[in-house]
Amino acid sequence: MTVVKQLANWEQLTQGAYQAKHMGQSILVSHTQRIDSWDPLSFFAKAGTLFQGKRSFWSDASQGMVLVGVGETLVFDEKGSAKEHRFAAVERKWQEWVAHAIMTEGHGPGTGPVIIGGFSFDPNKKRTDLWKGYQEASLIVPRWLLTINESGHWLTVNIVLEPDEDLTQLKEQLNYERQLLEEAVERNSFSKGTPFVTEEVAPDAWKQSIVLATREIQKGTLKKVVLARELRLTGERNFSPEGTLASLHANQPDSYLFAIERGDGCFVGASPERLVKREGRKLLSNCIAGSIGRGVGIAEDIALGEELLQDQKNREEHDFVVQMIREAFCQESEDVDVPEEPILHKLRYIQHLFTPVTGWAREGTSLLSMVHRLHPTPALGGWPWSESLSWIREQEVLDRGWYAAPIGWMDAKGDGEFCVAIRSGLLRGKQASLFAGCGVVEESDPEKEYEETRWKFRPMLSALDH
Ligand SMILES: C=C(O[C@@H]1C=C(C(=O)O)C=C[C@H]1O)C(=O)O
Ligand SMILES: [Mg+2]
Repeated sequence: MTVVKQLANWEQLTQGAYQAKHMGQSILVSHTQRIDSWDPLSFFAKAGTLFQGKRSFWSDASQGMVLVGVGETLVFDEKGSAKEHRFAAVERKWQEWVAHAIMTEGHGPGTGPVIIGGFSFDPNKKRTDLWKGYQEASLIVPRWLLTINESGHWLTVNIVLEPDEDLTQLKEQLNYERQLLEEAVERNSFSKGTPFVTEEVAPDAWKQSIVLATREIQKGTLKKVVLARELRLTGERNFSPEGTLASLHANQPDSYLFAIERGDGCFVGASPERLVKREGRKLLSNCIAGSIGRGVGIAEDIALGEELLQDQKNREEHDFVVQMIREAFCQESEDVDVPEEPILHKLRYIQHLFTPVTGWAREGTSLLSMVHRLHPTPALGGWPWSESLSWIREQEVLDRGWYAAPIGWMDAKGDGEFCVAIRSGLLRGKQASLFAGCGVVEESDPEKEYEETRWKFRPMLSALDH
């Protein structure tokens, strides 16, 4: 393995500058190099000196793919009138840039030009100030991108060159930034958290909303609806994105880890739930819905798992998700495979029913068109689709913002993955909002659902409490 100390390959920038001038338009240039085993959490933390407020972290549940993007070379924000077509709008803009981009190839998925970011849960819900900076879609092509994939560690730099670009100055600046980022090679300790007080936002009203929802379900207008609630935390000092991320990394294995900064806000979490992944033509999704706690010892834990597998109420919650995802896959892909029975997915504080779904994308089906088709699944919205979404829009008091929405990445080939941003919280200075919801079906009991949200808050609460 070679460790490259300098930002090599100026030819690529020179070529980009020539093309920009020749075509009279901005050109995206992306250069990827192999690096030593830089630590992604340290890279994220270190990048705060130069790129505070413009950092993103995303890793899959197996840690087989880790992406840390810092700085903003391109920002695709969708708001206002574009919000209805946000997935297609991002895809179109992305393809326009990629069509003329200059890039190095052959470093595997998640290298070269990549967009990282996410979407809001419901573009038609009235926005509040809580989520300022987080648009209906906010996808970023980072200036620097650290990627860990199956073939190694990579550092990509993405630059937009203008027709009149001053390359000398740019090269100097890039060298300076790269040297600074390189100091983050090794894991160091991260800023500690802060003591905080917790306020439950209207727990009784939330339980009452479960009762209302079950009545609606009895009437037959709804079959399932996911209702969420919020905890508001106030810290003595600022909450730390890097400290929280490091703690989630240590304590929540088998979870997607994400942190998306937008200015002074950082949306961070450890989610078990894949929305959709695309690898060449292969598409993968996971149905995760239906929950029970973890046992104190092995025997109790196994018994709880067995209870969950047999429980009608939880199986019903789960089946709505399987039916919907299967149907979406049948329309968009071939050779769809869905096991008949769910299995258990055990996390530190909770276990879920789990059914994986795979298929092979049809012509014209892209990762973002799948995100569009699937979001929100009945694991986060409900069933029927539009009735449950309207119910949430009207009944839920909180502003979900990006909670329960797709967060992920896509590269220039169209490969990528989006998870669902649950078990998460929005940090902003001394304030934090944590979110958790659960699937309400006809037999739902408000106290039990409340208890379920308490398990779902635990990963974030304990990550902040270190
Ligand atoms: C909505 C959340 O989780 C979802 C709801 C579940 C349930 O009700 O059983 C289980 C997993 C998730 O699909 C959340 O964690 O906030
Ligand atoms: Mg549930």
